[in-house]
Amino acid sequence: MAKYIMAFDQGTTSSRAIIFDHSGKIIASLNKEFKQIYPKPGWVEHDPMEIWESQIEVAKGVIEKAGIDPGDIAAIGITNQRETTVVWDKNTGKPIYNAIVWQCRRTAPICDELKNKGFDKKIREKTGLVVDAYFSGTKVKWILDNVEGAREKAEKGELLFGNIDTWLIWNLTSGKVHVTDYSNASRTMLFNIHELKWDKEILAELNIPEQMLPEVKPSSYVYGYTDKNIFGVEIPIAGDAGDQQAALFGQACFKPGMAKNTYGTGCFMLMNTGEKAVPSNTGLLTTIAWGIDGKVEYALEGSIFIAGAAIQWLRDELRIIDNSPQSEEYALKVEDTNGVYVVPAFVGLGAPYWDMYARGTIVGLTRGAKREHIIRATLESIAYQTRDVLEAMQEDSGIKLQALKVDGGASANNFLMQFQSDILGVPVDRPQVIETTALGASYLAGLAVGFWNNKEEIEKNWNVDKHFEPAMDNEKREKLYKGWKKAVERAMKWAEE
Ligand SMILES: Nc1ncnc2c1ncn2[C@@H]1O[C@H](COP(=O)(O)OP(=O)(O)O)[C@@H](O)[C@H]1O
Ligand SMILES: O=P(O)(O)OC[C@H](O)CO
Repeated sequence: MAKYIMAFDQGTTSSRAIIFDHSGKIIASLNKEFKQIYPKPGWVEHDPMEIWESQIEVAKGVIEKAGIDPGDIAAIGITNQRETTVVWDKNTGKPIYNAIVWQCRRTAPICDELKNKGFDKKIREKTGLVVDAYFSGTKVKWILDNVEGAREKAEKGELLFGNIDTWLIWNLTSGKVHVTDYSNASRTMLFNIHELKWDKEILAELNIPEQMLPEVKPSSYVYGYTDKNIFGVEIPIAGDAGDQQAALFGQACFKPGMAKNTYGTGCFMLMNTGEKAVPSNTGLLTTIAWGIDGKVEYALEGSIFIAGAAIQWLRDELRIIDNSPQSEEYALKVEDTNGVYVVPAFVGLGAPYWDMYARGTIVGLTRGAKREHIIRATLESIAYQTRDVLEAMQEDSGIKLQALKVDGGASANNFLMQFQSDILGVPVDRPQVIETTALGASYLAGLAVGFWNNKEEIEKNWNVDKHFEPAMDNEKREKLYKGWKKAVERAMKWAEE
C-alpha cells in the first residue's frame, strides 16, 4: 500500500510541496518563491504559468528529496491562496491575462458601484461576504471588461475561470478536469453558500457567463488523476480546499467553537460553526469550511490582509532585516516600541474594518525611534490585528475562546506569539507541525482514498510544540490596544479620491 500523501500548498508568495506520512509527520518539503508583479500602486498580479511551473518543480523535487517512488504516493491534496483569479483559453490552455491576486485593489470602483446600488446587502446574504475587491467576482468582471475580445470569447464558451486550485487541477489532469471545491467557491462572491450553487442573480449583475465557472465538488473527493507524463504514474487528486480552510482542518478544528489563526502572508482566523452558517454583525465573513461526508460545514472568518508580508517588507523594501526570523532578534533588543505603531494597511484593511482605501502608516515617531522599534511595532501590528478579529469573532459567535491554535510561517516567531498571548489575554498553542495548511489538504485527500479512515484518527496526530500564557497586566494591555485603535484611524480612507 502507498505510504505517503503529497500536498501542494500554492501560497501567495511561494509554491510548496510537502510529503506526509500516516502520522502526519513531514517526510520532505520544498518551496519556491515566485515573482510578485505590482503594475500600479495597489495592483498585484502573478504569472499563472510561473505558478504552475514552480508548483510542478517543487512537486518533482520533493519526491526526489524524500527518496521515494511516485508510486508510493496514495493521493495529492491541493490547497491554495484563495480568491486569486485566472481566466484562460480552453483551447490553447493559455491564460488571457495575469492572475489577479486577492490583494489587488483595482476593482474597488466596481465594488463601490455595487454598494451604491445597494446590491451589497444581497451579496452579503447570499455569499456570506462583504463586498470588497478581495474576492474573485469583480476580478473576473474586470478581465472580461478590459482584455480585448474576452467577453465575446467567454460568451462563446471558449474561456474558463478558476482560482489557483482549479488552474492546477486543470493542468495536472489528462482529461483537463475543470472543478473547484465548496470552500474555494465560497470565496468567489458568486456562490450561494446556502443553496450551494452559483448564483444566477449575482452572475447577471456582474455580467459573467456561468459556463466559464468550474463544477463545485466536495473538498475530499477524487477529482481526477495526474497525467502520466508528469510523475510517470497516475496519482489521484483527492483533496481541494482554500488554504485557510485547509489549515482549520489540519489543526483538527472539527467541532463548532474551535478556532485557529494562520500567520502567513496575511493572517486568517477561522472558527468552525458546524452545519450552521452564522451571519456576522461585526464585519467577519461567513464562509464554507469544507464539504465532506456528504455535508457542508461553515466557519466565521476574520481576514487580515497583511501579516508576514509586513516582515517581508522590512526585509525587501526597507531592508532593515536580512531575513524574517531576524525580526525576533531585533524586537527583543528593545523593551517596547517607544510609542511607535505601524499599521500595515498596504492593500487596504480587511476585517473588521473593510476599508479598501486605507494605506500603510507609521505613527508615534520621535527623534529616538530606532529601527528596532519599527521592527517590533511591525510584529506587534500582526498581534493587534488579530485582537481586532478575535473580539469580533467572540461577539458574533457568543463563544469566549479558551486558547488560540496558531500556525503558518510567522507563528515560528516566539516574540510574536508571546506578545499575541499578552495582547489577547488568551493562551496561544502552537502545534509541532505549523504547516497545517498542507497537512489539512493531505488529510482531505487521504480521507478520500482510505489512507485515513476518519477524523478521530486524524485528531490523534495533533501535538503541541509550545504553549504561551498571557503575562501582561490588564492595564498595560488595554493602554497599548487603545493606541493601536488610534493608529488605525489615522490609516483609514487615506487613498480615497
Ligand atoms: N520567524 C519569522 N518571524 C516573522 N515572520 C516570519 C518568520 N518566518 C516566516 N515569516 C513570515 O511568514 C510568511 C511565510 O509564511 P507562510 O506560511 O509560508 O506564508 P504563505 O503561505 O502566505 O506564503 C512570510 O511572509 C514571512 O515573512
Ligand atoms: O497565501 P496565504 O497563505 O497568505 O493565504 C492567502 C489567503 O488564502 C487569501 O485569502
